[in-house]
Amino acid sequence: MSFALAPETPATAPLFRSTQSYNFSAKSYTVGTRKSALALVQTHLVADALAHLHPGTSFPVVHSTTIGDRNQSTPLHLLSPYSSSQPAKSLWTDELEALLAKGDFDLLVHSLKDVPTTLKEGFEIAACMKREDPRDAFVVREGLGYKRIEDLPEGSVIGTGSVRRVAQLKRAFPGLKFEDMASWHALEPRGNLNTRLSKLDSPTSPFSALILATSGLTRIGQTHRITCPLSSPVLLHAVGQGALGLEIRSGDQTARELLRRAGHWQTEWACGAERGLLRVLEGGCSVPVGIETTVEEIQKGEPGWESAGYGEEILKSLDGSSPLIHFSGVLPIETPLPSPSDTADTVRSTLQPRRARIKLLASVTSLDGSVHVLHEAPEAVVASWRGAERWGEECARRLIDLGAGEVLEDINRMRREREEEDLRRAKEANGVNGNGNGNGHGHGNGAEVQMSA
Ligand SMILES: NCc1[nH]cc(CCC(=O)O)c1CC(=O)O
Repeated sequence: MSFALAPETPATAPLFRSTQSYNFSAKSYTVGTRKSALALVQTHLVADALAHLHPGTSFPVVHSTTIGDRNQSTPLHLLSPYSSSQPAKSLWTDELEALLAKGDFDLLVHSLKDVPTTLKEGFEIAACMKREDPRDAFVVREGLGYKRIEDLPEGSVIGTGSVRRVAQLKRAFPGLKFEDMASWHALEPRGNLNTRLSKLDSPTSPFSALILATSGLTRIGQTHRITCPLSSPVLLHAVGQGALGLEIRSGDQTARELLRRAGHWQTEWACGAERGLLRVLEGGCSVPVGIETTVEEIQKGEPGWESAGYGEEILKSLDGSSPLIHFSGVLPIETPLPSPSDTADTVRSTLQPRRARIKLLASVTSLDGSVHVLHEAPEAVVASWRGAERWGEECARRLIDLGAGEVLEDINRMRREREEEDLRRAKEANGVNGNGNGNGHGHGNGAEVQMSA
């Protein structure tokens, strides 16, 4: 484990460790993240927003090099300390969470889409910053004149290792080929966004285009590389894409107090629905789930305002110890945050009713694109973050009824077989538990365990 202070960080910043009650004398509050250009940009975005909200407090940014960043050629599931019993996704958060628990960090900034839908005991996603454009982007190789993915000639190679993108795009464009960039030159690193862009443009590159998240490209200042946005019916984005999740030690009252104004409730409700849906569907693995969500506030007196609203009942049971995100959108800024000992009765009188219309379009696609289960949910009225989450859970059950269950079972079975096979080969090859260099075999068929992307 290495971790280093980012350049802007005052080297002598004292570490502040949380106390039970909010302590305005806290002068420094350490924000941790992964070491990648994108992660650092995103984290500074959050730290700057917090510094603006709390002029008396400093927010030094510290990055840690996670295993996933250090070892960029071994298949991710072989690096996971948990293998098939735990999602490989948690790889990106495990080490950071350990440092958060120890008090080295007080807050973690993540791309929400990389955060497992179920957090480990002791942690909570306290808030989400306002979402960037959540859509995927089509990025054409420099000098190649094509404007849209439809224009690419048959046989063109698209660089993406995301099962979600491959599955949906195979379905829409059976004539195109999809390859994980990591498979091109086995020893090349998995790579951050800038590496991928330069690989795309390299004279020997086999790729005609890439598919990347619009939000990531925008944040690293590469918006000009986006040739065209991709969305339904061609490609639905990943759960949580484009949003930043702020993770704290659960029950850290100081953190809650510092973060309560940083969240964007519409983003939190939309992402709550998306993560609720994914949690019901995934059963431990990253799956080709696509989604598009809109959340629109209903003003008092407008149609829908009087309806009961999903998740209204939970507002009666919130007390001072409830996770901050449960207060999303319903705790007025001028109202003090409940203290941990406040009862549900006390808390209830401080909340303001909120109603929003939520629209959800979600899909599960088989890896070869042959089966695509799509569900456009009827509009629903939700009254709380938990209501949005419940609505997402319900939509997932509907998707399962429509046939998504079989698609997911197939994928999970294939994946288990693959994992066992890879693990056996890795053990044969170097007699260790996957810390070696890997050999880059087997990438490129779209079925490997990959980051959600
Ligand atoms: N899979 C990796 C990843 N995780 C988060 C982002 C940035 C997009 C976001 O903010 O959700 C990316 C890059 C990408 O998908 O192109």
